[in-house]
Amino acid sequence: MDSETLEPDPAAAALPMRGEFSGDARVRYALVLTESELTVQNLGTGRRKSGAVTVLDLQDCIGCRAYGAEDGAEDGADTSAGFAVYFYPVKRRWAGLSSAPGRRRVERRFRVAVSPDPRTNLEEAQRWAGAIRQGSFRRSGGVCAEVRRPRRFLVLINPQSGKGQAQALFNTHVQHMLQEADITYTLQITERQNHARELVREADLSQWDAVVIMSGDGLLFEVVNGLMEREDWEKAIQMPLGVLPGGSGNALAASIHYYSGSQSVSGEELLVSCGFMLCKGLVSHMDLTSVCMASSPRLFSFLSLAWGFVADVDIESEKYRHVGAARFTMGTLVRLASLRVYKGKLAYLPAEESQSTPSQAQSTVSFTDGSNSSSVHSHMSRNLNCQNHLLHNSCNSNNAHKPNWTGESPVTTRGPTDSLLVPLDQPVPAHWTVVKEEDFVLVMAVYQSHLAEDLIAAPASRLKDGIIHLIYVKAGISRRALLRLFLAMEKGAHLSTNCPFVVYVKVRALRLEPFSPKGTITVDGEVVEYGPVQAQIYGSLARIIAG
Ligand SMILES: Nc1ncnc2c1ncn2[C@@H]1O[C@H](COP(=O)(O)OP(=O)(O)OP(=O)(O)O)[C@@H](O)[C@H]1O
Repeated sequence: MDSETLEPDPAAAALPMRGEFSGDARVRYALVLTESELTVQNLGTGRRKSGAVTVLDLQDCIGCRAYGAEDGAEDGADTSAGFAVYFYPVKRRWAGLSSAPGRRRVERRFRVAVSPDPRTNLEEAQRWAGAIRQGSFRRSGGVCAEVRRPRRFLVLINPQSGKGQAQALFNTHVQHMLQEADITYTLQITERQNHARELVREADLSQWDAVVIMSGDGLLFEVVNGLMEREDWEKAIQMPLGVLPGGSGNALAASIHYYSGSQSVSGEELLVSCGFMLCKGLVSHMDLTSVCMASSPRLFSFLSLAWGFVADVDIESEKYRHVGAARFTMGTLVRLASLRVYKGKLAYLPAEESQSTPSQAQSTVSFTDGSNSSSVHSHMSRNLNCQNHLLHNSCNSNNAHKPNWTGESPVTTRGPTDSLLVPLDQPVPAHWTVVKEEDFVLVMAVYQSHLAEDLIAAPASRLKDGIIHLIYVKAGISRRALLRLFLAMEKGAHLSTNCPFVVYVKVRALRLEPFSPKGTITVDGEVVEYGPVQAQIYGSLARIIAG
């Protein structure tokens, strides 16, 4: 991993730095660089005085580049050098009567002419550029566990995601940001489903510092599972991941933006925000959930497991993909008109319960194939990740939708042993809670805040809280109340509406057994095998670039 940028830069040691430079139209500027800010005082042009002071926060800076004499200058005519600084502060942009906050690009250029020698000028420009970069790397706090600045990215773009504009959006909004942040990248446009999954499963990952997806959540789901299918999964899943919203849901991108404490944005504003976080390169841990079905290989999920109303809307609204994020609103209205009840059995291990019975319930990582044999639990043979246990009463033969994620590819499922789960054909452990109702409108288990750009399903969720936020709605709720619930969810207020049909519990593991022979279950928005399913969360198993 590249840690070059963490080494102290000797040039940055002597802060504050002060200097006088010229800018555009011969305006002179006095600069003061401290650990946290670049203060720019406009000195005017000599004839016209000015005293205007601008303070630029280095937290908003993604890069600084030194350069020699301007292109096109005649040999020897211009001995000056310069440096360009790139900031993305949050500003409001007025559109009609409303204003939307978002990060806006601000580029400042300063010319250095301290000597007739071009080399001396360039060295001075480099000294300033190095010091500004160093300042911009410093930890900005928040959710981030550590400061790193990946330099070489693998960027995967799904050209089919969202409205089919992911590649164009990358070119117009992200490419220049990566250049400004001095990040190089290998671009791979995916050609088909599972392309990204196979690529990361086979690739030599040491050539990159991060794997970034420009797509919806589906492509990241491929990447996470591709990494977990590797023999070296334990190391591979430590690869920092990055998300750039290019799909229609973009739930993880919206969650990461939300955790940064910034005001809610969508569309291109969200893309610039995520691009900014990517350039800052702050890496945090992220929970993953292991999902076991009756006959498909185990999957790893970073976002959600859904059944009932939400899963149906997600899949049925695929046909409105051309309208982007509005597809979920359209899907919700259509499904409300034909609201139905989903019958099944739900059981879970409450989060507090799992803490009080550590011997059985710790979600620590133990290894099925690694050298850490001492941590392989004695009950591993009984568990064996549950994925190989076929159920006699499995109802997966009659799927309403063809699952995208079945056992088609002959890969070995790897990863930690699911120590909280027992095989699907055995009853759940006695200390689990079995929900007495068996008629539901929806069941969703979410481990990040957002289900889509404008749906805050679990406002209390955090990247690495180690918690599955289980929300279910019991049958009997009226259409109107359900609509109110979804409208409240846009602000994350649905859990405080005191609706008697809504239940919210924090859990570490769960099992769902639908009774009906047909239906849809989604994991991270992808259709998986329909039938009994169970899941357990692993705190901080993956890593993600967040802000
Ligand atoms: N080149 C491709 N052609 C067709 N499908 C692809 C391609 N690349 C990836 N896929 C698949 O497309 C599906 C949808 O992708 P993705 O989730 O990224 O976009 P989306 O559905 O628009 O966004 P969201 O999941 O946020 O709603 C995923 O199942 C992914 O595996």
